[in-house]
Amino acid sequence: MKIKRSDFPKEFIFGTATSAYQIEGAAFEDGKEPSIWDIFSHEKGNVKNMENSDVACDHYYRFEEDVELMSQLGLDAYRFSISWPRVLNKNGKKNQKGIDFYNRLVDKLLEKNIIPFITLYHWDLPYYLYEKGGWVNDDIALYFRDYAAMMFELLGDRVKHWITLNEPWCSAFLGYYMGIHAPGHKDINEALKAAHNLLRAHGYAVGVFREIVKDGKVGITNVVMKVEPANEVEEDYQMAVLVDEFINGWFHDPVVFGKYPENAKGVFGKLGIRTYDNDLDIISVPIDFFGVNYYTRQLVTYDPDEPFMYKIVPGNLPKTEMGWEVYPSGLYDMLKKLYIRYRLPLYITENGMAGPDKLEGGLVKDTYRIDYLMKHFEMALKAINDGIDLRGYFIWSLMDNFEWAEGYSKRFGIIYVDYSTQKRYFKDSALWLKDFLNS
Ligand SMILES: N=[N+]=NCCCCNC(=O)[C@@H]1[C@H]2[C@H](O)[C@@H](O)[C@H](O)[C@@H](CO)[C@@H]12
Repeated sequence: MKIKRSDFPKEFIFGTATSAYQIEGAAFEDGKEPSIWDIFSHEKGNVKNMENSDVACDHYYRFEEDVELMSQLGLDAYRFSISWPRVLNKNGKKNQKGIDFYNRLVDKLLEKNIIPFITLYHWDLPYYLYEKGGWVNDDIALYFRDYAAMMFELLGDRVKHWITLNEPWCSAFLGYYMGIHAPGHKDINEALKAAHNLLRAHGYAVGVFREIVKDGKVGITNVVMKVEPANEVEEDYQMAVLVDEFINGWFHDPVVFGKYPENAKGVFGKLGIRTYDNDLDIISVPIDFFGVNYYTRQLVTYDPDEPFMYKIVPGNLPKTEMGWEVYPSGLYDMLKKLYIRYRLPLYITENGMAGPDKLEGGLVKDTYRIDYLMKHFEMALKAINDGIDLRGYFIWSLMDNFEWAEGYSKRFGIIYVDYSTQKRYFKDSALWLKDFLNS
């Protein structure tokens, strides 16, 4: 049975999400200083086809057109991130031109009755802070606190929904352990230190938020994966529990319970990898919601030859261009798991797919994306009907953009971007969404 927008609570919000480094471009203009991704993407071998976000979707100059497109679709909300090095320079001085960009963007959204959701950190750390140690330097939490306080002061009068960090798991483990994201380090001890400092930064920011934006809501967004055993055998089940703690629990438990998940912490301890217990009181200051970025499941199997005794195995479900299985029921399972465990309101801050999108005659027939979104909308509605306090759903992404190590080869947008002309085209999924939002 086809679901309609009116099946959802009337206050439920539908939106789209983006991030600064992936869409803005103007990477070195109007006083913006480099981020770790500006440097990382210009270093050979880090990004497919040596692509970077020097121009990206040129959103810094085209934001009015992009907000107009959101308005035409009838979106309720828009989640975007602030580029830290665009608003604050290495001397700790404000960059007024960068700040003015965000002021104009927020004002344009409000003019079109689109609710702004701001992410303070979506991976683009100022490079000068990386030179001081980045997320491995404990002082980073205080630099982040001061940056957060500045943005709360500047935009908190108009923006009432804030997310401190986007997917700290990726910042810590893709950036400091696997080396596939900036800053490209491969050191598990650094990764755990970075993870702890990201959580400390989150906690400090929430602390100042309560003083500055008294009528606002603040949360943190984590990547959430449905972790399942590859085989129905005890050892795979045990690894699934561990990996669930490692991927999902590691950035949820400390924020709510003030402690890391026991089993995963124990595994690191046994391997002589240091874990941290300082500032857990700061890390666990109360928040108003969890942002959930859901894409797929993770099938794990026990493998004693692996550093953490498990390895990921590919499943046999249909996959997106990222090689991620399409697994809508995992969204429902994880919303339920998170809500039962943490009892906090939830927003799906990202869900979407990379597809083999082809522009032909000004059209993109992405029926696979319509099917993907409809199936995940159904799971969101099922969760709401089961009593889960789910308050919104943001599609990743508003438009095709820079997909990190994959460059521009992966298209997640409901709007197609022709990078050679910077022209935007509504894909069939955007036209479908417009109708859905009016249904
Ligand atoms: N198997 N597997 N892996 C799934 C987990 C990988 C974690 N990557 C994400 O969740 C990133 C998140 C990011 O916020 C956004 O900036 C990215 O553009 C999207 C799309 O990639 C997603």
